[in-house]
Amino acid sequence: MTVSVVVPAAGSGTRLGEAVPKAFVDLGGGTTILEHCVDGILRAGVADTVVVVVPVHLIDEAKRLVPAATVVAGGSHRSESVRAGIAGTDSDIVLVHDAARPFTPPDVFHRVVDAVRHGHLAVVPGLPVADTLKEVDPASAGHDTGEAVIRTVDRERLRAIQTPQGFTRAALMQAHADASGLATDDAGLAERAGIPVHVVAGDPLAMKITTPWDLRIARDVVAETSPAGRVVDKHSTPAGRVVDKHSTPAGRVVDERSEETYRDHRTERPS
Ligand SMILES: Nc1ccn([C@@H]2O[C@H](COP(=O)(O)OP(=O)(O)OP(=O)(O)O)[C@@H](O)[C@H]2O)c(=O)n1
Ligand SMILES: C[C@](O)(CO)[C@H](O)COP(=O)(O)O
Repeated sequence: MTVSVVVPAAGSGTRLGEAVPKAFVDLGGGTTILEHCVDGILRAGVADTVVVVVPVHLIDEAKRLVPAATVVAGGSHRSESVRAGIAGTDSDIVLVHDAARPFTPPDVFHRVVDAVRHGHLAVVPGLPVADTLKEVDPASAGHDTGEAVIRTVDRERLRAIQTPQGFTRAALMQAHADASGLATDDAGLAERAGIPVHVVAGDPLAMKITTPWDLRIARDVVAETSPAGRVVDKHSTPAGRVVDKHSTPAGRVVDERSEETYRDHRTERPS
């Protein structure tokens, strides 16, 4: 059974608030979120094809950044972008993986694909929830008075859902059959269509970059897991001795003179 991965990367990143759409934000050394994400997919070794969905004005840029992928234009909602990506696939199994989760480890991809191969129609990775969760009444909110708690939710039965989300092609097509269907994830559409959804173990590294705080953490992840544990860029050495012209979190001296590129050392990167 062949596997395609659709990568929705056409969002604007409003909550992130950067000058460029989120997938095109630099995580350090000139490597974008999109590149980290596609590297991670390729490194997982599960994909026969990768279809990246980007804002229409960034199609050429995406082709340059991720030449191994097919690039198509997205829509104004995530679900529309996913549908545009699905149209570019013909595999038996389709994974949908947010560009915004660039560090998802290979194990997560394997768990999802294995579960679909074993007969589950729709599979999502998820993590137990660590916080105490309370349902509130938003209507009770005054201008500065907070909200009334309705109840405390039983977190033992809750999972925080990540991507990649895996489907048989037929199940994903059925989930998206209603072209007006909008949901925060594809499994939500599957549930609505009556398709059973199965959860496998996710991973904290599959975190989603949504806010400036997430971006800060993501850049730290890249900095700490690049060769020799240092911030590197396209001009770095194997030992990670030379880093880019911007200073590192530790304030190390940097320059641009070495010959080997960061891209040559992708296997040591987190994604
Ligand atoms: N019209 C859209 C909206 C979102 N996405 C993608 O869906 C994933 C999850 O969306 P999210 O993290 O919410 O990204 P944005 O929509 O860009 O963020 P925001 O809501 O803050 O604008 C991201 O990889 C994003 O690029 C997409 O392909 N097309
Ligand atoms: C698809 C997703 O990443 C799964 O966790 C998430 O639902 C996207 O949600 P967002 O609120 O649209 O970012």
